[in-house]
Formats: sequence, structure tokens, C-alpha cells
Amino acid sequence: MNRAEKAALQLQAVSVLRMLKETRTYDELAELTGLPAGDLNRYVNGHVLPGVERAREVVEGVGRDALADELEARVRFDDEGYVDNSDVVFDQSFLDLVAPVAANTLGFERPDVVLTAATDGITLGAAMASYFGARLAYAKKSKETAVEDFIESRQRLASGIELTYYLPASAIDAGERVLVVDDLIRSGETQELLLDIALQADADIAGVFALIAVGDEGTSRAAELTDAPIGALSVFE
Ligand SMILES: O=P(O)(O)OC[C@H]1O[C@H](OP(=O)(O)OP(=O)(O)O)[C@H](O)[C@@H]1O
Ligand SMILES: Nc1ncnc2[nH]cnc12
Repeated sequence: MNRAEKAALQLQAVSVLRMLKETRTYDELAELTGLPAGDLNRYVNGHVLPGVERAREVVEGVGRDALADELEARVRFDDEGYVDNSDVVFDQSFLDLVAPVAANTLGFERPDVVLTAATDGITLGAAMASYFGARLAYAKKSKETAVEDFIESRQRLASGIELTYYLPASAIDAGERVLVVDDLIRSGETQELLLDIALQADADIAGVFALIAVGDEGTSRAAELTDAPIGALSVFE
């Protein structure tokens, strides 16, 4: 880890601690993290940065569990099991915290491009791309005007309806590493289309990440298409 990466990790830990502190006293935060309340006060107020090892523990340990709890508190299911995750995908600050935690705990290699599907994947994709210093690309269900060349991928869904995603051909170069992300993975049909687009571009898959997996059908389907790491922040049954 170079100095810049260490500094980024230390600042991420401060962001995680500040989010946790919003709903807790310092004593409660101390109990949760195992760190002294006085130190936590200095980190949260920005007077001192946590050391690299402490920062890693916060980001990898407490960070992931706390973010998963926060995610679960924000998601609502309707009577038919469909997810309303507006309170998650509309909150760019929350997603900015998820990105480093996802990257560190799931072990994705730094990608060149983060690829997602319009519409709801875009804010998570932007957070992940910004964290990695990568480009963001999103495939759409319609062709963008004035673009001549597209990579397209079509699939007939279980419902019989055909779904096609289009990506401007210039968005991914051959040989680039692509991390595929989305807010939600259920059947895995969308991920399959995105992975197909990345493979058509002759890209290497760096991983697949979703905030929410509903069941394991989607992640299993993705696992058949790539050996790269696949993970979700929370899995709902
Ligand atoms: O694993 P799957 O069964 O494919 O479902 C997941 C996809 O469904 C949702 O998008 P949707 O098609 O509703 O489009 P939207 O983002 O524009 O709402 C979600 O954002 C994922 O892209
Ligand atoms: N909002 C949603 N909830 C559950 N499954 C879905 N598949 C596509 N959109 C979905």
C-alpha cells in the first residue's frame, strides 16, 4: 500500500465512524468498535487520523456490518416481494461509504471501467467508479441518440418479453478490466446481459457486485459466467 492508499483508507474509516456516530453516543461507538471513546472523539472531530491498521479494521469489520444493517433498515418489500430501495439508490453519500467497504471486503482488483445498467445501478456505479478512479459506463434499454456503434445484448426473459441493453461501443476497450455492479440482483438476467456486453468488448471481468441480492439465483447465474469474485452487501431471502 502506498502513502496515498493508506491516507484514503484512513479517511474512509473516519467517514464510517461519522456515519455510525450519528445514531450513537461515544460510549456506544466504543462498545461497537472496541476502540477507546476518547480516540473515537478525536477521529470523528478530525483532530487525529486512525492508524492504518485501526482504519482497516473499521472499514473491513465494523464498516461492513454497520452498512449492511443500515441498508436493511432502508429497504422495503411490498406484498409481492418486490423491493423499494429508493432510500438507498437516491443517497449518494451512503453509496460513497459502501464503495470502499465493498472493494476491501470482496477483494475486487482495481477495474478500468465500472459497468452497470440504467437506471437504478447508476448511482452505485458512480460511487464505485469514483472510489477506484475508474470510468463509469452504463448500458441502457434504448439506443442513445447520435451514437453510431453499440454493443448490444438481448435475452428472452422467463416472462417471454425480450430485454435488450445497449452500450456505446467506445465505452470499453479490449483488454480493460470491468467490474459489473448493480443495485439489485434477483434473477441475474440483467447481470448476464452486462457480462455478455463486457465479454463482447473483449474485456476481462474484475468482479460482480450488487448492493442487494434477493435469493441466490442471480449470483449463481453470474458465477456460471465468470470466475471473478461475486458478492452482495446484503442477501435477502
Ligand atoms: O436480477 P434481475 O432479475 O435482472 O433484476 C435486477 C435488475 O432489476 C432492476 O432494474 P429494472 O429492470 O427494474 O430497471 P430500472 O433500473 O430502470 O428500474 C435492478 O435495478 C436491476 O438492474
Ligand atoms: N424492485 C425489484 N424488486 C425485486 N425484484 C426485482 N427485479 C427487478 N426489479 C425488482
